[in-house]
Amino acid sequence: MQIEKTDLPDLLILTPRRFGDSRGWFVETWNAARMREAGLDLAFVQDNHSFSAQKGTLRGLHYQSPPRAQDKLVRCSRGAIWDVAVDARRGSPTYGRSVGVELSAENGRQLLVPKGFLHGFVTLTDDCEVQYKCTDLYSPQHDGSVRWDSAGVNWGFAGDPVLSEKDLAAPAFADWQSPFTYGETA
Ligand SMILES: Cc1cn([C@H]2C[C@H](O)[C@@H](COP(=O)(O)OP(=O)(O)O[C@H]3O[C@H](C)C(=O)[C@H](O)[C@H]3O)O2)c(=O)[nH]c1=O
Repeated sequence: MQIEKTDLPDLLILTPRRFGDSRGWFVETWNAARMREAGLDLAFVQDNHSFSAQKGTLRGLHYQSPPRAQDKLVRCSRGAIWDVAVDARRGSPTYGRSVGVELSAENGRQLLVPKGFLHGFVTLTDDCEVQYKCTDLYSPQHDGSVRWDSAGVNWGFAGDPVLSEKDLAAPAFADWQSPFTYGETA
C-alpha cells in the first residue's frame, strides 16, 4: 500500500496495490494488518456507500461531533470525485486549511480523514459511487454541517452544485463553533 502525505500533516492518501491480469484486476481495498503495519490502527465499524447521479453534486462539509466523531477512509468506486477535508481542530497550526484530492475508480486512491476534520466531495462525473469506512456509528444528534463555500475550499468546480436542503442551510465556517480541539482525540 502506498502512503502519501498531504499539506495537512494528519491527512494521508492511501493507494492499495492492484493486482492486474488478463481478466482485469483485484485489490484489497482495506486490510487491518496492513493498516496496523503503517501505524494506522483504526477500528472501522460502519461502511457507507453513496450514489450521486449528476456531475457537480456536492455532499458536505460534514462531521460528527465528539464523543461520536468519526475517522473516515474514503474511496470512489465509480466515476471520479474531488474529495476535500478541512482542519476544524481549534488550536491546530493548520486550523481552517483544507486539502483536495481526486479520487476515482481509475486511480484507486483513498483519503484517510481523521476525526476533527470536515469532509465533503463534489462529483466530477455523472453516476458517481463513493464508499467509505467510519470508526463510529451514525449518530444523527451528533451529525453536523458547515456551508461548502464558506471555508475557503478550492472545489475546482465552477457554477452551482447540486446540494441537499441540509447542506444549503448549513452555517458558515466563520459563524460556526467547532466542537474539536487539537490534540484531543475527539
Ligand atoms: C451519513 C448517514 C446518513 N444516513 C441517512 C440519513 C439520511 O436520511 C440519508 C442521507 O444522509 P445525508 O444527506 O447526511 O448523506 P450525505 O449528504 O451523503 O452525508 C454524508 O456525506 C459526507 C461526504 C460525509 O462525509 C458524511 O459521511 C455524511 O454526512 O441517509 C444514514 O442512515 N447513515 C449515515 O451514516
